[in-house]
Amino acid sequence: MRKKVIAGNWKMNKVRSEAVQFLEDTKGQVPSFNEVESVICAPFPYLSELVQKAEGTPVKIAAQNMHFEENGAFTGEVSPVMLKDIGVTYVVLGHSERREYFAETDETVNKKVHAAFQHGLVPIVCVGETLEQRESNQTNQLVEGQVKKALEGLSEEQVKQTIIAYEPIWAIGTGKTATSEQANEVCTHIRNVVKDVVSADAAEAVRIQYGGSVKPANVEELLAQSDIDGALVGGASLEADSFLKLVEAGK
Ligand SMILES: O=C[C@H](O)COP(=O)(O)O
Repeated sequence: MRKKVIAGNWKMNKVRSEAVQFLEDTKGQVPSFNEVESVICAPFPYLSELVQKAEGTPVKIAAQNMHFEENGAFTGEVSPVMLKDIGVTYVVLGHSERREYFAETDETVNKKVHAAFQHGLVPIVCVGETLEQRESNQTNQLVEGQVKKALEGLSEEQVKQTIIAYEPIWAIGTGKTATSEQANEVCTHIRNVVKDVVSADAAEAVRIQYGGSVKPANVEELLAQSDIDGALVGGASLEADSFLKLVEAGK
C-alpha cells in the first residue's frame, strides 16, 4: 500500500509573515506522517525558518527547484548541499513553469534528480503535456519520454523513493482539471513505463501524484483512482483551511 503524499506548491506567493502564519494555523491539525505525507514547497527565503517551525509536526518542507552542482560560480542558484544543510527534505524538479520560463530540460532534470539522491533529498519530478500535445494524441509518448529521461541511471531503490507528479500543463492554474479517469490513465501509463524500464517492484513502490487545479472539491475522487498516490497543489494550497482539507482527503 503506497502512502499518499499531498504537497502544496506555493510557487512565488506569500511574504514571510504569511508563510509563518500558515504553519501556525495548521499546527496540530495535520494528520500524522504515518497516515499521509504532507509537504509544503515554499520560496527559498523562508525555507530555513519554516523547517524550524515545522519541527515536531508532520509537515515537511520542500524547495521548488535547485541546481545540480554542489557549489561554485552559479550566481542566483541554490545547491542541494544548501537545502540539505538547512533541513529541507523534498525538492520539486522539472515543474512545467521551470521548463517553460527557465529553460529546464529533461537533461537538467535528470542531473538534478541524481543530485537530490546524492544529498538525501526526495525528488518530486514533474511531467506533463500541453493542450496541443494532448489534442494531437502525444500525451503518453511525451510523458513517457520525460519519465524515462528523468529516471535514467537511477538505482531501483532510488526509483522506488522517487515521487512523480503528472501535471497536464493545460490544467495548471486554469480551473480545468483533468477528469479523474484522464488523470489516472496517464498515471497508469507512467507506472507501466517504470515497470518496463526499471522493475515491477519499482513500479509498485513509486508514488505518482496528479497536479492541475486540484481543490478540496475534487481531491477525493482523484485520490480514489488506482494509480494516483497524491496531489501536487498550487492555488488551493495557499490557504491553511483548504490545505488541511486536501491532506485529510489523503488519509
Ligand atoms: O505545482 C502545482 C501545479 O502547478 C498545480 O497548480 P494549480 O493547483 O494552481 O493548478
